[in-house]
Amino acid sequence: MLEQCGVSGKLHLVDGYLGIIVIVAVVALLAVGGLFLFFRPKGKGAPTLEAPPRPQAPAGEQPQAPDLGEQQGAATTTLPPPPAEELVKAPEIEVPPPSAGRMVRLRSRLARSQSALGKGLLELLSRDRLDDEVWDEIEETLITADVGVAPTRAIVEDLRTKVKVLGTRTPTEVRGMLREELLAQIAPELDRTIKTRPTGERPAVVLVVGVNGTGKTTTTGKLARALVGDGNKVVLGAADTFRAAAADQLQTWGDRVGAAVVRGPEGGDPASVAFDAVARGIDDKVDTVIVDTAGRLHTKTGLMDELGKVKRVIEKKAVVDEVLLVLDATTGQNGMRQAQVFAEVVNITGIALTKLDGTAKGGIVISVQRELGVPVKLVGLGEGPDDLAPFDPEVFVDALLGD
Ligand SMILES: Nc1nc2c(ncn2[C@@H]2O[C@H](COP(=O)(O)OP(=O)(O)OP(=O)(O)O)[C@@H](O)[C@H]2O)c(=O)[nH]1
Repeated sequence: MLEQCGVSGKLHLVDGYLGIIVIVAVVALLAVGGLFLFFRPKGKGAPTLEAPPRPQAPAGEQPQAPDLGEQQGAATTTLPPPPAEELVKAPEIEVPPPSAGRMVRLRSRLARSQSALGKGLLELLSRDRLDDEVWDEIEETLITADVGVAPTRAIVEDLRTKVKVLGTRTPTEVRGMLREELLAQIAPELDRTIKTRPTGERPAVVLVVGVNGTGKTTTTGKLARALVGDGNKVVLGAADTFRAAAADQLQTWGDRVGAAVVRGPEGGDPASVAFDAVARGIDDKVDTVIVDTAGRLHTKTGLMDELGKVKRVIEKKAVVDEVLLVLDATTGQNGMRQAQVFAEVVNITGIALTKLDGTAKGGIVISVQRELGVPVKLVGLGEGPDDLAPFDPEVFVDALLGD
């Protein structure tokens, strides 16, 4: 019995050891498995909920507005829903499209200039015999399209020489010759960048000037949209204190894209509003301050002096980087006289040529640059909020000549 007890006692002891060995083995296996899972190399396509790191823009550069194609191709990641508060207070601020490539999109708006100027010249130059009568017609076509007398003479002279050299002309050669000539007259080498980037802590300041009804306020609003679309922060100055509606109009433009609008009392001092707008821009650390001024007749000396004062007062606070003269393309040679007087009072650095849509007088681009020695930087091609485009000479000439 005792012996039996001894044997069974030994058996229990062996069972006990076996049990411990099995437990140790299982624990060891689990530990090795855990270590393997922890240190296993991550595969290429390992799914992750982390957003990829944002590329850092080099110092001083603004991050580019994302390109739509890039957005469409991006992998979808489910983000946690925004807090309920944000959902309720969703801002009604529009995100305008970037400015690049706008002229290509709007080129069909040059249809009237295209048939009057481009196609007219192509047809005349393609004739078998180019006698004096045809050259007179070519001259007339250019003058009617507002190219201006001096540039017209230069173009006709150049074309006569080129035709002599060419002799018989194929349609492709005629087109090439005309394209080259028009482009040369538009001077594609001119610097057309609008200075809207801040310098250190100081925002760029753009002053918008011109006679009544040329489209100053509209152009100021459209430019602000384009800049916001390109990723900039903008403040608008409503220095047109004569017309309350102008400040309201600008306020609407600003509100749509989330740009602050600085305005003053009706009939107040426009220079003081301009000064306050620039001060606000500096405080808010924005990229650009655009100051809209009242429309003024170039013949009214008092008003022109006031414009000079607006610029001088801004200069107490910051540099005026850009003075844009807004010209209505449909006003022709009268617009040219206005431009000259404005240029004497404030140093114009660029021209915004509005209402180029629906006019046959596209040649004004050539004459206004020639007369003022200042490049056309922006063109207005419609009444829509995004119908303002950076001027691109090649796209312009190609639109005139057709494809
Ligand atoms: N078709 C067309 N119309 C334009 C363009 N730019 C401006 N306009 C229109 O021109 C009209 C006058 O524009 P405003 O911006 O009020 O002109 P303004 O120069 O500020 O006028 P004042 O404040 O009176 O001096 C408006 O009806 C605009 O919609 C353009 O590029 N094309």
